[in-house]
Amino acid sequence: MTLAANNVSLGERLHNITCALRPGEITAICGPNGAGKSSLLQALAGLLPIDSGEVTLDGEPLAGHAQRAKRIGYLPQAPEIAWDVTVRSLVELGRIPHRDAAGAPVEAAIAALDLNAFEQRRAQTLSGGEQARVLLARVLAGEPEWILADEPLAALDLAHQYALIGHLRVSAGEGRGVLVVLHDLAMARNHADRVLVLDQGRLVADAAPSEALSVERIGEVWGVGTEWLGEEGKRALASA
Ligand SMILES: Nc1ncnc2c1ncn2[C@@H]1O[C@H](COP(=O)(O)OP(=O)(O)OP(=O)(O)O)[C@@H](O)[C@H]1O
Repeated sequence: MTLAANNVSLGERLHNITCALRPGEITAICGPNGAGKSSLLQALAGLLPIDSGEVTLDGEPLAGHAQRAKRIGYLPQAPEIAWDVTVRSLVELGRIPHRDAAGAPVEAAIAALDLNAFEQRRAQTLSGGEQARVLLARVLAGEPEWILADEPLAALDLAHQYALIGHLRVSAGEGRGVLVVLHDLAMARNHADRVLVLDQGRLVADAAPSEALSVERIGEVWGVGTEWLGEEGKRALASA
């Protein structure tokens, strides 16, 4: 089971990106604003036409792949809820690719995102962070093999950030491949198995977090002097 980009290029946004995601791992995409993180995520989700190269799912072209929606769950950046439906109905929409409204995956997703108390609320009446959790629950309810999430932590308070990372870890432990865009480099260093660093549309690192996010690379790519504090797994990033 692989999801891979082979020499993917798109205008000035992506330049010859080659990478292969692995199931069972959390991979983080990091990089400055405008580096191409969302573009790469969308291309890997099969949602963004590319100029050249190819995205493949198990070696087959993803474009036009019949199982794309079932196998790849995509959570856009700062999504908005456009439908006036209950939280539960919205999470059930995650089952559309399966053409059922299977109860167990919906229940599990609602519980995982701590949404039981909101189930019957109109989704549009929730706060931004609560809505973000509902939309992620919709993705999880679809039980995709691949979870591609663009800044899923951005709107969440600390407790829900840790809960979400914990849930993504469980998903990876079940054999799913998880790819998340993260601006928080300490979150990426402490919780990802692997980090892709993008800079001006180019992949400049694809390595273990400690190597991909070395202070040297952070200096080169983000242009800031930093130092890592604390012990491995509980690192904090401070300005140097
Ligand atoms: N539809 C579009 N057409 C043309 N250029 C675009 C389009 N969408 C984004 N871009 C440009 O492509 C580049 C990469 O954008 P992208 O959203 O992938 O970056 P990002 O790394 O996710 O940024 P951020 O951290 O700010 O969310 C940016 O320069 C952006 O202005």
